[in-house]
Amino acid sequence: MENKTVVSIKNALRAEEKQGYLNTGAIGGFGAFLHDVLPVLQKMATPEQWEVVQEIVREYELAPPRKRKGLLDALIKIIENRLTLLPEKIKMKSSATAPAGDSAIQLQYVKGVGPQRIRQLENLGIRTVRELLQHYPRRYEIRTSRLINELQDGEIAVVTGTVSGSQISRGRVKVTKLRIEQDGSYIDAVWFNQTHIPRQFPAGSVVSITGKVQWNKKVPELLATEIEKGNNDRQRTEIVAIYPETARLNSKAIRFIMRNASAQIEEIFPEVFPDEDCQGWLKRPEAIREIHFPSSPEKAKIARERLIIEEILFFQLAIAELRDPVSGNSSPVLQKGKELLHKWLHILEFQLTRAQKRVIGEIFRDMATTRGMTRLVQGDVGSGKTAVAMAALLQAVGSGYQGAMMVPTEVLALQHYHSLTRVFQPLGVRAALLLGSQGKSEREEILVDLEQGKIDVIVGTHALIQDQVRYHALGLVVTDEQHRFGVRQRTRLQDKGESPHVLVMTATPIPRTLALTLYGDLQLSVIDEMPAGRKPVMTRKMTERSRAQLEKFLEQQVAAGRQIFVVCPLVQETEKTDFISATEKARVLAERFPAWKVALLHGRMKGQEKEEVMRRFHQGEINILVSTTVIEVGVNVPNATVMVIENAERFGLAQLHQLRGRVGRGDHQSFCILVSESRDSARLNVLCETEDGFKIAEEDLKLRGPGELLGLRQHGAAELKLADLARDGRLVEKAYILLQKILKEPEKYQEVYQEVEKQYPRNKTGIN
Ligand SMILES: Nc1ncnc2c1ncn2[C@@H]1O[C@H](COP(=O)(O)OP(=O)(O)OP(=O)(O)O)[C@@H](O)[C@H]1O
Repeated sequence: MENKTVVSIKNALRAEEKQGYLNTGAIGGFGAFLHDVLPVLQKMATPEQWEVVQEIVREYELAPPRKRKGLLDALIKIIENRLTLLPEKIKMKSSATAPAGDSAIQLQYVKGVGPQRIRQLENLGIRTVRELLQHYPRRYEIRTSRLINELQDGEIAVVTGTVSGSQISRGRVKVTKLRIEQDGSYIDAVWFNQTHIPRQFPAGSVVSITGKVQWNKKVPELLATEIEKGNNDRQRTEIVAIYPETARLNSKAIRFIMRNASAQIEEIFPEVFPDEDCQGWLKRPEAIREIHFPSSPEKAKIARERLIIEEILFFQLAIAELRDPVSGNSSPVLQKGKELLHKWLHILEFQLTRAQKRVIGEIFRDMATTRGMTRLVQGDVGSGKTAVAMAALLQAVGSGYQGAMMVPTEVLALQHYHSLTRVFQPLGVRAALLLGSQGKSEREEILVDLEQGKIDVIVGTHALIQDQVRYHALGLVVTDEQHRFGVRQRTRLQDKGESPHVLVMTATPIPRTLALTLYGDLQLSVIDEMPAGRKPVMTRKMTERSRAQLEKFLEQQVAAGRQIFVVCPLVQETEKTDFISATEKARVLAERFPAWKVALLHGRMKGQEKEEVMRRFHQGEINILVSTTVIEVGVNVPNATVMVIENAERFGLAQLHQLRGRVGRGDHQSFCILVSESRDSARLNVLCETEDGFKIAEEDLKLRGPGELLGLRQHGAAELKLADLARDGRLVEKAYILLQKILKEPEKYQEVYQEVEKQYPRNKTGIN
C-alpha cells in the first residue's frame, strides 16, 4: 500500500515536471531539478522524511553524471522505497535490544544507503554494518583550512569561505566555478561538469572546499575535489580518513555512510575485555570511532594499535580452534627419564649444541607439570630437531609412559623410525612403526602391543591419534606443525582418556610474528644455533645454457661417491607447461648416464614403492634421486651433497630453503643449483646470499605476504584487515601475552569468545 506522503510527493514532482522545470534527460538537469523540487519536498515531508530525501539527493549527487539520466523515476522509486521503509528503520534505531547476530544489522538500515549504495558496498566486500565499520581507512589527510593569501601554487589545501557568485561555461564540457570570498580575498573553485554545485551551494553559503591550488591567474583557482558545508572557523584542522575505494564509491561517500553507521558502534563493538586489560588502551567503541573520525593523529594511532592487537588475538583464537574455553588439563608428570637420558648422551655421536640443551630444558620443565605441554620447537633445517624430540621421548619412556611421533608423510615416518631404532635399541627402548600401507595382521599386532604397553615409542602418520588406536599410557605426542595440533586436539585425546604432553616441531622457519599469530596457543622454543662444523652449502643460479657444465659437475660428484637430488615442480609433463617433469627428467638422466642408478620418487607412488626407493637412497644404492617436493621436509641423507632444483622460480623461497636443507648434512662440501630461465631472479638471489632460514622467511614474508607464505589464503576470511605481520611485531607480542592470559583463565573472557564466534563464524570462514 502506498504511503500517503509518497503519493503526494510523487504528485508534486509530476506537477513540477509538467511545468517544465524538470529537464531530467540532460546532464545539467539534475541541478535544476533539485533547485526547483527540493523546496516542494521540504514543505511536504516530515522532518524524518526530509532527512531521507536529503540523503537520497546526496547519493545522487555522488553518482556519475551518466547515471543521472531518468532521474525523476529513479528518485520517485527511491523515495517510495525509503519512505515505506522508514517506520521500520525508526523502530530499529529505537529498539533497546540489538537484533540477534550480525546478519540482522543490514546495511539498508543505515541512513544514506539505498539499493545502489548496497551494491557498491558489496563490491568492497561489505555486507553488514559490522563489515562497514571494519572497512578501515588506508591513511589520513590532515586538512587545515587555510587563508587564501598564504596558499602555495600546487599544494592541496582546504579553503573555507563564503560563496559570492557562480558561473557555468557553455560548450560540451561545462566548467563550473564558485567564487569564494574570505576576508576580502577571493579564490575560484573549479569543477568539470558538476553543474549542480552552484544550486546546492548558492551565494551566501559558507563552504569548505578541498582542492589543488593554481596561482597563475589573477584570482587563484582551486581544482576542487570535495565541497561541504563549512563553518566560520577559517583555520580549522580536520583529519580526514581516506579509505580503500572504488570508482563508484569514493572516500567522501564512504565517510558519509560511515558517519551515519557510527550510531551503531556501541551496539556492534562493545568492550569485551575486563577493565584490567584495558589499561592504556582506548575502549573498543572509542577505538572504532577514532579510527574513522580521529580527534588527533595520536588518537588514530592508538586506536589502530588497539584494533590490531584485537584482530591478531581473535584470529589466534579462531585459527587455533580455541573458540571455546578449554580447561581442566591433567597431564602426567614426566620427569623420571634421567637414567635413560644419561645413557643416551653417552652413546650419542655428537655433543648437543647449547641451543638444543636450552630447548630440551624448556621442554622438560613443561613435562614436569600437570598443565600439559603444548610447545612449538622451531629450528632451521638441520639444526638438530630430531635429537630434541628424542630427548623428550626418552623422558616420557623413562617415566613409565609411551611416546608417539607423528609425521606428515610415510617416507618421513620410515626415516624417523630407522633413526630412532638405531639409537633406542641399545637403550632397551622398544620402537614400532604404524603405516597405512601395512598389512592387516601386522597392523593388528602392533595395535595390541601398543595397548598392552609392549611398545614404548610409536612412529607413524596422522593415523596415530585415530579412534581405533588405543594406548597403554600415552604421555607425549611429538608432531609436526602441518597437523595443526594444538590445545583443542589434545582435548580430543583427553576425551579418549589420554592427556599427553604435546611437542610440535616445525621445519619451516617462520618469522616470530607469524609463528605467534598462527601458533599463539603454543609456547615457543627456537633452536637458533647450528651444530658446529657445518660447511655452508654453495648456492648458484644457472640457466639452460650451462646445462653441459652442470652435467659435468654432477659426473664429478658421483665419481667421488656422492649422491644427488634433482627436484622438479611437476610429476608428469602436461601439454600446457614446459616445466620439466620428474618422470621425464628421470628418463633423460638415465639415458644420459647409463652407468648410474637413477630413481624416481613422487607423491603418487604407493607407500611401499616410496619406502623401497628411500631405503636404497639411504644405503647409497641410488646415485641420483629425481623427485617432486615430497622430499622437502626432514629427509636426512648425509652423503647427498648436490641439490639441483629445476624451474626454481616456481617455488617459494621458504620451500627452496627447505629443499636446500636436504644437503649439507654431512662432512662433505655441498651444493645447491637453482636452474631457472626467469629474468626476475631477485628472489633467488636472496637464497644465494644467505643460509639463515629466518632471514629468508622474513624476506618471503615481505615479498609475498603471509597469505602466500603459509597458504593462509585457503582460510578464506582469515585475511587480517589491519595487522601487517612484517611491521607489527610489537603488537603481535602483546596479543600473544594477552592470549596466554586468556588461555589460563578462560572463564574470565567469555565475551571475548563470543566475539570471536561472531567474527569467524564456524563453517563459514574455513578456519575450523
Ligand atoms: N649437536 C649436534 N652436533 C652435530 N651434529 C648434529 C647435532 N644435532 C644433530 N646433528 C646431526 O645433524 C643432522 C640433522 O639433524 P636433524 O635431522 O635432527 O635436523 P632437523 O632439525 O630435524 O632438520 P630438518 O628440519 O632439516 O629435518 C643429523 O644428521 C644429526 O645427526
